[in-house]
Amino acid sequence: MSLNAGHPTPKSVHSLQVTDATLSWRNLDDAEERVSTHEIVFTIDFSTAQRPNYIVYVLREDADAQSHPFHLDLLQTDAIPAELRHGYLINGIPPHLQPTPSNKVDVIVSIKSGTGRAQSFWQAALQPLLRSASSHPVVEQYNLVVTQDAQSVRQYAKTIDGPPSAARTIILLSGDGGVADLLNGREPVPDAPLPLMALLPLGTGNALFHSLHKPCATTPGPTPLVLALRTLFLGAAANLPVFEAKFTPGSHMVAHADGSQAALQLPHRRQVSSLYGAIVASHGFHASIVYESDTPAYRVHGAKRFGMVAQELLKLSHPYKAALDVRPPSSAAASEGEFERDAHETHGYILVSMVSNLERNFTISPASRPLDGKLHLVHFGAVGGDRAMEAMVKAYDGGKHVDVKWDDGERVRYEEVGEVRIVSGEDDERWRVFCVDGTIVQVARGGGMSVARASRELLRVLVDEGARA
Ligand SMILES: Nc1ncnc2c1ncn2[C@@H]1O[C@H](COP(=O)(O)OP(=O)(O)OP(=O)(O)O)[C@@H](O)[C@H]1O
Repeated sequence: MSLNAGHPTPKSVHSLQVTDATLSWRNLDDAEERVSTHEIVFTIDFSTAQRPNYIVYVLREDADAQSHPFHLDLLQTDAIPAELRHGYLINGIPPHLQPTPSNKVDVIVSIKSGTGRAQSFWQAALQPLLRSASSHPVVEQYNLVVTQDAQSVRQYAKTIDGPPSAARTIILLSGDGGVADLLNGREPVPDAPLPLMALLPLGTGNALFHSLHKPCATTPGPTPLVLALRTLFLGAAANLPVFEAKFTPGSHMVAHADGSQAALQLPHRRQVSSLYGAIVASHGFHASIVYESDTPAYRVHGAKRFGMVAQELLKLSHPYKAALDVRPPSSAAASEGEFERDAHETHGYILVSMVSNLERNFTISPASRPLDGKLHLVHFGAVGGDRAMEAMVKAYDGGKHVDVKWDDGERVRYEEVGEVRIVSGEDDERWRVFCVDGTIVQVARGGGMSVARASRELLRVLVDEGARA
């Protein structure tokens, strides 16, 4: 795909002013228009010695407009107010977004992520932005991958590590599942440069994006997609910490649980012994929500699908039979003596997190900081639906669930850990599911999962400077 196929035409404007978080300007016919400053992505300075020339990029989003949810305004002007100089003023497209023989740039558009807005975002916002920002001819083409099926990102990931090894930027328009597919679909060559991933949060939870951008997100403030575009152009590269979840023999990945013939026929019961993750590994309530909400019928509800399934599962309030062993973070090696058995024989919630947030407002691990690479355990026993609900509601209140204690001595256990092992004691396969970054693994009877930080790094990620502070 050539990005030089046509530059979007900017609109000539004048008299730009910023007042009370509003940017106003006049069009050529002198009509005034205004937008919130939170909708300004950034300004590119294309000035030459002969002529000042700026383009201000504005992303307008309308979540209710199914067919055209995004619109990118390109405002061309010869003068910008001081507020735009202090904000996000750049001189053109950064090197990591320029395709050259030594730097490949791939764009992955996962069309079924979230509520299916990735394709619109690419066509109406990102593609025109990249075209406009590339003032010089691009010498090679961007590689555009639009997903054809659920395996597309994994198949793409298989192709990226072969020789010759050039630097590579992957612009990922998806949710967390796209990241999981990149981490697990690859066959990395030792010493090959780590690909650089840019996250455009177009999934449902977008846990990794929201956790990495927590220090720079404000309310009111820019939308996640405005933040993401700023990070895409202005962000810094950082190694992405990852964990490895290992599974006992006989474990397999499963697709979704709607029980229909079509679902049963999907070729998704693949054997698995280990998965890399960057977000979360869980068993119990969380894993069951992810598993049972990943049906086409629930997916149309966006992030609400988790809450809908959670209601059903809370009614059942299943006590998950399992042995839980925890190794503290201080013990470097995984020696047997370092593990401590949790006193509970049945559990409600067992979750190991490498990030602070599973959704924008759902703070599962308030002590986690972007890129700190630490694992935190969040656990409670089979405390019943009402108390589980109480804890979950507090997670939406800035992560207050971690202080919850009940009168009978039960509490939410929250601590940094080095490694966690869970062995299921369930007979019914419905309750033997584990979740790694949205991928569901079902273990055999008596099987389980162990989770610890991985010894290697697999990807770099673009982050806001604030995330590295
Ligand atoms: N063209 C397609 N056909 C069928 N399935 C697809 C297609 N494109 C993507 N998918 C699948 O859709 C799912 C999208 O997952 P992703 O994690 O990106 O979004 P999400 O689940 O909505 O968000 P999150 O994980 O952040 O909550 C993946 O399982 C992916 O394999």
